[in-house]
Amino acid sequence: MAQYDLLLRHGTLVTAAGVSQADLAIADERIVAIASELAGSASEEIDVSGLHIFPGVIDAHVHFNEPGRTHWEGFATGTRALAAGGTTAFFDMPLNSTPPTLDAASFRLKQQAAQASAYVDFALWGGLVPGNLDRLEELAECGVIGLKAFMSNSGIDDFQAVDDMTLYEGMQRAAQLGLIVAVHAENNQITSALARRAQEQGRTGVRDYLASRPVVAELEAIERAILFAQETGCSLHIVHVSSGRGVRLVAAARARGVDVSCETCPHYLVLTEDDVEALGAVAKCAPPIRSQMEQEALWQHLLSGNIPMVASDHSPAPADMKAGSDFFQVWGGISGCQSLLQLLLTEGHARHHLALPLIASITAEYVARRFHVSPQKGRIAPGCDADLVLVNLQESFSLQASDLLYRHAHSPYVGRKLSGRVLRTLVRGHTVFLNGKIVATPSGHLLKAQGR
Ligand SMILES: NC(=O)NC(NC(N)=O)C(=O)[O-]
Ligand SMILES: [Zn+2]
Ligand SMILES: [Zn+2]
Repeated sequence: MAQYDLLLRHGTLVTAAGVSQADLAIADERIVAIASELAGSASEEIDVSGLHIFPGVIDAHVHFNEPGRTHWEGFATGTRALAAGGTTAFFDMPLNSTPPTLDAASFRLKQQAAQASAYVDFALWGGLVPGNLDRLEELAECGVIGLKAFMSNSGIDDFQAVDDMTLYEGMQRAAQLGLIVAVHAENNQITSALARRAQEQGRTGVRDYLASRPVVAELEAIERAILFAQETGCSLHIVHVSSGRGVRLVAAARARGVDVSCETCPHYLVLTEDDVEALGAVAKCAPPIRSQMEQEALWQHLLSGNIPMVASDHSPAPADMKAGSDFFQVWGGISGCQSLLQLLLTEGHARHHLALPLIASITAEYVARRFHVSPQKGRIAPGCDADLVLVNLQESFSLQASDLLYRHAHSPYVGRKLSGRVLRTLVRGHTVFLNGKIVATPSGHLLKAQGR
């Protein structure tokens, strides 16, 4: 008779294909069997009737800032928060760590740091900046998930924005290397000039900051990146799209055959400009949070499949960097990776009728496929890694700062009512988070992009 490590009985499995009732068996870190009544026994067998089992979330966009700025977050605290929120893998951005990930040596440093302290699996983005074109090949050999470029000022001196020539040539090389390029798409001249003008005139409040990064800056940069991708044959991903029209540009390009995708983030889906005014710097980011109308457009695109994935863009900082009366000066970046799935369940499923299978797709299945991580990731099927999250959709609670496992327990979602409690998170079959506590030691594996 079959002997498993863990048997989950009578769970409600959520996959991109649908929702079904079944038993699920895990052995040697993998899902080995799924059926309505599995025979056999296991070291641990639990009845999960009434609970939903989602594929572990894959968060394609976080800044954990290690090495070099571990006091802002770090892999240990960042991944504890991820596990608590049902995330089983993440892709770390190349900036805000020191050194930034711009060559093989810096990749190795970050890989070692993550292997020492990450509780969940990870991949690393490499950077594309002026001056590192001759390092892209070694980054590809290291197994970067892709190359990230900023089309506007990154806020970090050692990670310069790309000029057009660097982006164009970088995409040519990336295409040859089979790497996807991800861009922070905002027009640097527009955003910098408007910011400078506002600051010179002493207009440094929340609304002044929001007005300094208008939607047109995002649209122009997306258009330019798409044009370069089309010309070079490079795969392109637009990170954190904040506007409905931005999504439309991506969808239209994809429809005419350009290999381009995009993500949005929970904060664009659940916060508006008015919230930024009320909440202050915890809700500052770039591109900025927009109007209610823009938010509704994003929901429509998410529901229709035009936005194929959601990532957190968790970009934390100590509270003192979020203080000060000049809104242009305070750190831009939102702490939110722990709440990604719960915000989609609350504002998406409960409020906008976002179907559960679509949530499985936009948080896991599509992400693994788009970035060519192992076919064993992001799916609930026999043979796949047992990266799973058990959720009680009936439970709701109000998020407290004390629930947050970040190094700095602030977030714009504190005080918000969330539905869907994460009870247990498994990474390759190992329970990392259980009933409110981290119960494992760090054992995250490096994931690499596997040939396009
Ligand atoms: N240096 C950052 O962490 N930047 C991030 N900050 C945001 N989004 O406000 C980003 O992804 O652009
Ligand atoms: Zn960005
Ligand atoms: Zn970011």
